[in-house]
Amino acid sequence: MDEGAAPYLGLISGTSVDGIDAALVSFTADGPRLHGALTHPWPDELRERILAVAQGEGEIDLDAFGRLDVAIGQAFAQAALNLLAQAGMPAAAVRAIGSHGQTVRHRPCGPLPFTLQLGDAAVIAERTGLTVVADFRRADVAAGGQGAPLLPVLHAMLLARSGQTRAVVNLGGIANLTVLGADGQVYGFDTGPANGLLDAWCQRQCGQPFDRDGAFAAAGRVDAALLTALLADPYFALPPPKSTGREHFHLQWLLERYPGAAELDGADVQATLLALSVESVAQAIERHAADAAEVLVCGGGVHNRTLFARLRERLAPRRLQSTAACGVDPDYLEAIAFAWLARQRVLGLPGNLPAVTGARGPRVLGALYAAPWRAQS
Ligand SMILES: Nc1ncnc2c1ncn2[C@@H]1O[C@H](COP(=O)(O)OP(=O)(O)OP(=O)(O)O)[C@@H](O)[C@H]1O
Ligand SMILES: CC(=O)N[C@H]1[C@@H]2OC[C@@H](O2)[C@@H](O)[C@@H]1O[C@H](C)C(=O)O
Repeated sequence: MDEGAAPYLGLISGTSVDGIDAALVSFTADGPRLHGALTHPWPDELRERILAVAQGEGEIDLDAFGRLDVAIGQAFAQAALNLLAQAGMPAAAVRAIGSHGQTVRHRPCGPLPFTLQLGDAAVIAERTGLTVVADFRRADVAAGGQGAPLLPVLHAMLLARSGQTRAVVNLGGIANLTVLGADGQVYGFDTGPANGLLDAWCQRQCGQPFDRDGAFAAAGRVDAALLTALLADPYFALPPPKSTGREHFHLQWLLERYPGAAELDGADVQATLLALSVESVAQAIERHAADAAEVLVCGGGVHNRTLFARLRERLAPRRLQSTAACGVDPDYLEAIAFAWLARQRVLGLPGNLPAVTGARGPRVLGALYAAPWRAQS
């Protein structure tokens, strides 16, 4: 197989747990070529189990943990098979799958740091017949890094412009910032919550999994005392490298930091959570990308009109636009990245940026699960 052009299939479910993103990509001299992409929805019951585990609600026993790993692996395999069918591409044409899996715990600091992504890669290999690369974050954590964010290297490949500092913001469940320096330097970190808390509050108040177009937030007013209390969380002032997740920013966090939140008007809380996302991202840009005239946004938050408009207003006169304006689909950047990271692993090349994650050095990321019956090329 021609390594240069062979397609890779990237899979990820992010911290929003809104679905499994899948992208089929080949990496040519002219950049990535997307052959197809889709989002495979989670069955409701499985999504609820993932959210409960990821937010640290109660204990999970080893049997339930093992079953969850396999159930997530099966759903990931189905996402890959659906994409191959949609793209009309035989599995044999694909060099490997890069499966991020589902993060259920991320504790990269402390004496025994770890990060945990579920989705049994052996199940994905067995069901697709393909080589699978998985477990992309642990080598970086073992090397003293955060294991996240891993996307900045791809942002640099796709969105850097020489002589110009650009900021790239992923508005996922968690938001992360990448700074593409005018001098070619790349760094980045997680700024804090983006959609995760918005989704959770909307689910609690309206029974809807997300605030479509940000309409609920737009109906409320920002509560200044609540916003101040939330922004006082020490995470926001920590210097990079840093990364976070649902185990930190969840509904209980909101109610613990400001017990009175439960008595406020529901739409006002939603407006304040949206302002928290805007403010934490904007302050991160002001501190770490002060000379960026352009901010490119990707992730599902691009579709939240209120969030996008408020961020644009807050960051003016900087130009804020979706990565779509640069020809990069904001919904599939992460899946494309894990296809690229799988390729790095297959070629034996490093995938992390130590300047971002804080690892001791470049590391080859991911573990290889060989294709069950196809001879390896
Ligand atoms: N039309 C819309 N209106 C409002 N919000 C939307 C809309 N479409 C998507 N979103 C938001 O985007 C979220 C999904 O974003 P995305 O897929 O980028 O997150 P993720 O990849 O799971 O997170 P992360 O990048 O932190 O891992 C949804 O949970 C929802 O909050
Ligand atoms: C541990 C983990 O899953 N982190 C995610 C999460 O979602 C956004 C942000 O926090 C980022 O650090 C990361 O995802 C992307 C894919 C990354 O590694 O760049």
